[in-house]
Amino acid sequence: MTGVVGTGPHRLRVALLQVAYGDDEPLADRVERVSQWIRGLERADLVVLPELWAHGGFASATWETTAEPINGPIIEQMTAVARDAGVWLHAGSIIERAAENGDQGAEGRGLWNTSVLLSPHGTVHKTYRKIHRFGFGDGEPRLLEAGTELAVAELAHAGRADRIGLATCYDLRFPELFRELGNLGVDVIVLPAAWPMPRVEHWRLLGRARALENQTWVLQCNTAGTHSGIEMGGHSQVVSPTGEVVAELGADEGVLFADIDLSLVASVRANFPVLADRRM
Ligand SMILES: NC(=O)CCC(=O)C(=O)O
Repeated sequence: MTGVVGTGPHRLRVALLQVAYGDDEPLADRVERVSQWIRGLERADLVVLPELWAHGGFASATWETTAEPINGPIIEQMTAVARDAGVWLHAGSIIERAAENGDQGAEGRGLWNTSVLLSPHGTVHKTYRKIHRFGFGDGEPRLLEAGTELAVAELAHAGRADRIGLATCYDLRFPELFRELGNLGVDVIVLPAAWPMPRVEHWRLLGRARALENQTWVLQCNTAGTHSGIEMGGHSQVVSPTGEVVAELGADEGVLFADIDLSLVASVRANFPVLADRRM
């Protein structure tokens, strides 16, 4: 499905890859499959992948063994893909392993759920370590460190530098993080996820709420398929600064293209200046 919004002069063509996977596909095969998929895509300025699409969003039993540093094989391969395709590539997230003599984090685990934005020049442009860990005492909070820093990237495109805020999956439930990103002047928030089917209506609703209340574009890229016994929800969506879903997918694997008009952010804020009325 494709959504085209606005006639303003500053369009960004985005492609969200809703990757489906099960338990049988080896990590390296999936990385290769997704690489070929991106290489074969029609033109896009920004390609987005889901959370932990290579490691498995709920495959926590293997995270410790499959974790890689940012300069490990997955991001190395994705960097080459971004460069060859000449696109900005939000490579979703990986289980990041700390460098051997590097900071191991406050709890000493040395593992994070880290999103990585790659430039068309084949460089790591920005990383974001997921702040809110999902699992209620198990999974992420048991195994991973919590990120501590917000991440805003400048994405140079068509003579402009757009401000992109990064957030990951469960972060969507914490509006204060999105408000902080809004305060930092972001035009677009990119959110990769591994969000299960039973709560997919939360996913759709919260994405619209975060876009509407902060008057930003929100790009939500979810996972499909069933892995580790959990059915993923799909329904990746592109939401406008007025909270409208301009493009969405169903439950299956697919690619979602949208031409988003970034000049809409300023015009929506000027025409309905609700953010100027904040009291706290
Ligand atoms: N991977 C996640 O962060 C899952 C979040 C989730 O399932 C929820 O918030 O519900």
